[in-house]
Amino acid sequence: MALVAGIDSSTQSCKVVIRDAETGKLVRQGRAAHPDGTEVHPDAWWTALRQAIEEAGGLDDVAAASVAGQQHGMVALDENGEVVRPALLWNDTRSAGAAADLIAELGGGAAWADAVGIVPVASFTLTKLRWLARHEPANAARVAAVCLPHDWLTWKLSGSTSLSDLRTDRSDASGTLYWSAKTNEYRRDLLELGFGRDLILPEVLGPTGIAGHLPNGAPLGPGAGDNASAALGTGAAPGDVIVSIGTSGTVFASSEVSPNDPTGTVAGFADTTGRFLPIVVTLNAARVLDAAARLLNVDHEELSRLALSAPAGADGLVLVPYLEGERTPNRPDATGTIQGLTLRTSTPAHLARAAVEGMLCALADGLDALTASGAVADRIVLVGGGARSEAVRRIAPALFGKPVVVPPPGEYVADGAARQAAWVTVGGDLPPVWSAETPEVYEADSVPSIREQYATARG
Ligand SMILES: Nc1ncnc2c1ncn2[C@@H]1O[C@H](COP(=O)(O)OP(=O)(O)O)[C@@H](O)[C@H]1O
Ligand SMILES: O=C(CO)[C@@H](O)[C@H](O)COP(=O)(O)O
Repeated sequence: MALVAGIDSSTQSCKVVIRDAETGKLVRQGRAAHPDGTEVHPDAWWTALRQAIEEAGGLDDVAAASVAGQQHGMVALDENGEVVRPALLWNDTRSAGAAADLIAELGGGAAWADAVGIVPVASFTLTKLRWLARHEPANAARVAAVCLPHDWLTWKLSGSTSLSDLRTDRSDASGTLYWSAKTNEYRRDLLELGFGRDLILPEVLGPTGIAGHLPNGAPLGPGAGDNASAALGTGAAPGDVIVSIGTSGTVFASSEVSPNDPTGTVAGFADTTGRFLPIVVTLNAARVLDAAARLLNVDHEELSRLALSAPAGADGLVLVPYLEGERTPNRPDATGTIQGLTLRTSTPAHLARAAVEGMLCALADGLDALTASGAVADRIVLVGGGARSEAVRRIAPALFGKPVVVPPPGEYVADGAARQAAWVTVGGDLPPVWSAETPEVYEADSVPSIREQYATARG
């Protein structure tokens, strides 16, 4: 039985799955936590990855491995391959001003959408490079190469210390602002616009390109951004829109065409198969539920029970969940608000309900934008840590206005990476087909008044 490994180095933790390459059956797994914060030294990811690999029984017997990871983080390397400073993550908003400057300098959002399919917001890598150039010139002067979290971990696993061995894939390259998913080419002119000079960049591999080798000689696949990897891991079909409730909230679908949204609401990322991945991303998802549980001093199970015990719409109590600022809509300095507090709504159940509904309404806005850009949403596939909440699963269809399909709890980003690794071993134009367990389906009548009261509160 040939085995393959899939890795998800996500915002909050690192997960490793070892699966049978032919059937996809889960054989072993491991996991380790990442530190909190929006600025993290990549060494912490490497430590967590090694712990998770050890917990998963090692990689000595795998025939291939791939790394997926949180997108956009700026990993700046000096000429010796050393990390110049802790990475600024996708949810670090200090480069919001740099994003606004870059939009103005290229002549507006439409110019960026035409050039690279996305419009600068603080999440994207180039805005972080601009911030570095302006605020830490001594560090900026030392930078020889820039790569993304999954690129760096793949390189570390390969054992290379040469910058010329850095590799990435289309899905993650498409979130940098200096690579175009439409032309499959770097835009070094845009890198120079943002950072002031050119840098060594990872070579962008195709779907089954080889990024290096493990010590046992097994190939490392190109890897992926975590959302594109989840699309592969869930085996999403045409008409499926995936909603992931992790640290970020994401709404996306695989597509033959790249969106061209000058507002930047729908970003034109690439997927792992040579196509596109139109996506809407919020900064506030599972951690909104974490925060509500903390406020109420309950665990997630009790938060869910409380939310389901309150009436739909929480009698007008609305939580606008911008706890980390927000990216969609682009309000990096926003904070969360609660509206509609009365004696009647001042209960734990109302607050729990408002937290679940507010978080889901922000994602429902994203779904509207995605479908307005041309995506077909016959059903929603719900994944990520937040999908473990029964309240989320049961309330989601009423707000999305679609059936919600929930695969069994699992690590779908790591699974996508494992499936990519299996694809690397067999080659061909399409990834291997793995049998999937039967998902649960949730349906409910849509309740537009909840979205209306949310829209009024968020302004
Ligand atoms: N039963 C649950 N209900 C609500 N949230 C949960 C539940 N279980 C885990 N979470 C939350 O999900 C998040 C982790 O999800 P995950 O998709 O792994 O995030 P990330 O990929 O961003 O690291 C954490 O914030 C965690 O508290
Ligand atoms: O910024 C994005 C996508 O554009 C986020 O989706 C990150 O990729 C982090 O993902 P999670 O760790 O929340 O899964």
